Amino acid sequence: MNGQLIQELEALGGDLLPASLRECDEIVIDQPEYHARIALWGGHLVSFVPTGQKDLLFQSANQGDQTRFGRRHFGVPVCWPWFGANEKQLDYPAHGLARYFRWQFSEAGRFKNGDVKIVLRLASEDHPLLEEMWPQAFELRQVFRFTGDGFSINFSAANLSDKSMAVTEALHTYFHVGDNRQVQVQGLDGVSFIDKLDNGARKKQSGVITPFECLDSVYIDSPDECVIEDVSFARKITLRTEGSQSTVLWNPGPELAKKRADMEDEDYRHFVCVETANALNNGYEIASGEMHQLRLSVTVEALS
Ligand SMILES: O=P(O)(O)OC[C@H]1O[C@@H](O)[C@H](O)[C@@H](O)[C@@H]1O
Repeated sequence: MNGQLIQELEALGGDLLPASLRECDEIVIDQPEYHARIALWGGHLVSFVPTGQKDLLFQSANQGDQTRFGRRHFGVPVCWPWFGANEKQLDYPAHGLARYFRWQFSEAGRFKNGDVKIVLRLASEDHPLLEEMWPQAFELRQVFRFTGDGFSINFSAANLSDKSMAVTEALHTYFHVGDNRQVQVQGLDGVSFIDKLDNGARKKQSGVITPFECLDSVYIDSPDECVIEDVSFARKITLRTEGSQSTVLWNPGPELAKKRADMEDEDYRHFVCVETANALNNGYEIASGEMHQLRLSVTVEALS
């Protein structure tokens, strides 16, 4: 790891935890207002703890399977360049490739207003297996920004190949909640969704979503803002997005949670996935030489 980069990280109150997840380093940022961790494995935000609060992001105590395509993806895994199953290659892993490879730590610094900034990068040329599984050349970047009351992620994908690239994607955020039965999602009233647990039936949302249990729904052409109210942790989490046309709500519920090898049986009670996505009908193409950005900003406040 580049010494200059480590010095820049240390100047931000940061550190590198060597080989802490899947034999990859983790970046840790300690500030008076928050503590954040980013794993280079999958390039994902693992944890964001505003001082005096519970982590905003969920992690399981289960270590999961340690093979490359084994599961260990909580926090904010990146699903790219496909969301869900790969329709052409059924033996490929679900939710794309970005979450299964080591990303490069490329920048540590501050934005003009003083917020901490961390940049990671993943290019197809970094790993021969990536080039083999997705022959179109690409470069991904994630710019993380941290503040006392939340974080934002600017995920960008550049198509470096000479043909247009068909993409579906998600920032698959696992929000940590006290009890999923006491969670309500607002902001999707009147939006059409595909209910993956009902053979892909197309439905229309009426009112808020509660309780948040045993759900697998892709909201199509969804609005840029939604709110998670978590009564058990007495907090309200607001998501604002750009470049995202779908919102995916997922919670495995008790039966599926028991079957999964990457989580404890009771974990489903303590997370809700509200995903910033372009999925199913909202898939799109990135023209040759062009780039697409997906932005998520998350803020937390006390529930009054
Ligand atoms: O287990 P994975 O691959 O991380 O996916 C978890 C869930 O992610 C959701 O986004 C999908 O809609 C679900 O169908 C899927 O089960």
